[in-house]
Amino acid sequence: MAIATTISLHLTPPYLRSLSSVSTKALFRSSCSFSVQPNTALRPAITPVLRSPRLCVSASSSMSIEAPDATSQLSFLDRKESGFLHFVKYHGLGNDFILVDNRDSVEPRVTPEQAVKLCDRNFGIGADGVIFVMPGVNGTDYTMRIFNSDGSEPEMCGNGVRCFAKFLTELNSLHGKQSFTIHTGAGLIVPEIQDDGKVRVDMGEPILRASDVPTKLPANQDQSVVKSRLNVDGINWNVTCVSMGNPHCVTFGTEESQDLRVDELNLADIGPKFEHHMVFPARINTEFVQVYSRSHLKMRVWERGAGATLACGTGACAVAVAAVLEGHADRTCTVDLPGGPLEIEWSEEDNHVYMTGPAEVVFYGSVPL
Ligand SMILES: N[C@@H](CCC[C@H](N)C(=O)O)C(=O)O
Repeated sequence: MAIATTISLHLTPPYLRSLSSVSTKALFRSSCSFSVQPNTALRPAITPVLRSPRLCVSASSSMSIEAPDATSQLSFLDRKESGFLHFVKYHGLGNDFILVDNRDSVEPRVTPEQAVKLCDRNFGIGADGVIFVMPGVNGTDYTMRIFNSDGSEPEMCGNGVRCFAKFLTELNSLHGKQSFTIHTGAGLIVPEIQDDGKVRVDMGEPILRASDVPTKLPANQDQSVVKSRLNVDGINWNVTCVSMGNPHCVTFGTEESQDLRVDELNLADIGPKFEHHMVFPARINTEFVQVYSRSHLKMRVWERGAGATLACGTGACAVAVAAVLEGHADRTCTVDLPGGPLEIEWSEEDNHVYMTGPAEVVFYGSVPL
């Protein structure tokens, strides 16, 4: 019996219900010891932690209640012990991320190889990616970098940037309406936290030029790839390619059937065939879309570097743009994803895409690195 790892989870109330399953899974799968701290406040603060009993689950799977130790008195987000990674896990409609305060360095505190381990849902924390809050460049407030769960580094992440904005309010103890300028691999992104807690993000302009997406699919006269034929495993799909800084291939159906039933798709089979198709030199995120009406779409996604996820913000933006270009939808629509809806607007005024949706804390934790 090896006790190789200690992970502290600071759980908000809804997640306490899954305490026993979290502990049991971890104990049996990785021989770790877990200490779990019920916390009544969104941001861990001294008072609730001190008042809360501490549940300890040891490697022998016995449970005991302990008095909190001295470290509980520290504000969680101020912790800086070397050898440990302190993180906050967030999700945007079930697209989940490990958020790391990296404001003191331009080098990510986690390597791509470590990110793969941290994202593992059985042997790690479990997430679709690791996101770093870094110093801003060129006059921006902050820089966002992200590793996918396979360790690759995408240019942008829509759900991630909403989580990033919420994390910034935690780090800076801000409340109410806030807006930040964020430098990303896709250029300047501006999230704004609204009064209702949702985050509206100016995602910038979509990129349609085939060589910039990038795709080797033959382009139309205006250099875009709209409703073009893509053969995947003997089936001809109609696809529109859009970059939101990162590359997306959007399909509303095949040549035989324009009426896609997205719930019937075997994503694990078809997704990787799009992702690694030779016409996409940088690989691709693929969105499969069902049209309910001109203002209501439903999509499932296979993400580059992360597989089937519950939501993809850049994907939903690409879907809205593709839907307008193919004539399926108006410029403002609701996109239903497995994890919930996003509101998307492709503005005629400035050609920018605006995405609005939630971002929530899941738990606070520490892992040895
Ligand atoms: N889920 C994200 C997109 C994350 C990056 C993507 N996997 C890629 O490699 O481009 C989103 O919400 O946009």
